Amino acid sequence: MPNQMNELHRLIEMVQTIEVGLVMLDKDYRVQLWNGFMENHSGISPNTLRDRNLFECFPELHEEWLTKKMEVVLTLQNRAFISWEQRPYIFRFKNFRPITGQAEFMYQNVTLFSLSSLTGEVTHICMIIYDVTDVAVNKLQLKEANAELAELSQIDGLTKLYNRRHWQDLLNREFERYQRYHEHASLVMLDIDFFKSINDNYGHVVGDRAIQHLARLIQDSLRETDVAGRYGGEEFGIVLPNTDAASASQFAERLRQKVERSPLKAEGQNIKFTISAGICMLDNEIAQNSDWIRRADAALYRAKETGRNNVQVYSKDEDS
Ligand SMILES: Nc1nc2c(ncn2[C@@H]2O[C@H](COP(=O)(O)OP(=O)(O)OP(=O)(O)O)[C@@H](O)[C@H]2O)c(=O)[nH]1
Repeated sequence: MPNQMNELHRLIEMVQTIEVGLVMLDKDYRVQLWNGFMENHSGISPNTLRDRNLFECFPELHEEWLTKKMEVVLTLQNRAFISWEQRPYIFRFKNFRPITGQAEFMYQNVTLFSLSSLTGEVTHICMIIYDVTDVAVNKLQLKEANAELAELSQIDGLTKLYNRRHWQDLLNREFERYQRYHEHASLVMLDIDFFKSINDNYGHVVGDRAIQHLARLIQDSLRETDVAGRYGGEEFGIVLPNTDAASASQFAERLRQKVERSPLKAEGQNIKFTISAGICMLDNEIAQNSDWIRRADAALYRAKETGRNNVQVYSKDEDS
């Protein structure tokens, strides 16, 4: 008998000191066991909770959701697992870990299982609460870093517009959408006039700033669905979904005027520059997405040829 008492004593001590939360409830969800982990993190002693309904003591618990899970476990006598990814925590415990200190609350995985009496009757439900804050924070940080990397790989560093590769992917998507739904879509290709002379007169740093300045003016002109990217050095492409050639022309003309009126302030001077733009609206004759760009580029070439600082819409003559 003393041996059995000793064994029981040691078992209770283990339950009290183990670094996971152990909670036992009867079938009416009254607390029967609340170990040291739970006491330390909640600040509430087992004596205070004993025989009291868990949901009355912790109103922040999602009673309806949790009892539904517990009822299944009690009925089927199986186990249920609640992951932090499904619900960050069951018990709202503050996080005190030094390394993962940025997490406000302890992330938890929770296992539920039923306990039976010696006669085999299900009498209690047990919860094991694991502190998985370290794992969760690491995973969330990794996810955030990956999202940032994914974004960085799509963005042009100088202008913060889409880079050529990603922009072209989005252009392809619009092209495919047209083939399916035949909704209007137009492409504007534009380029700074005599950009070489900005570089030559003011240096490449100012040249870069002129590119950034134009990118900002473009960005400020876009609707939510428009897609602008840096196609090359000082050449930009803008895909305008649901836009016919006349509307695209108005858009590009407004942008052209805006650029003309908005000199770059650099080196204590107002450096004026202008842009030329070429437009091509999708139609059934355009069999490949590269033809779409080629036609808008041909219109841009004509804008350059006809004096620059103007907007041209692609016409079939361009190909002759
Ligand atoms: N500062 C800077 N210059 C660039 C960049 N990319 C390309 N360039 C320069 O841009 C100039 C483009 O010159 P061109 O293609 O001759 O055209 P342009 O002088 O703008 O003349 P038009 O387009 O015919 O009006 C070249 O001198 C390139 O070196 C860049 O990222 N930064």
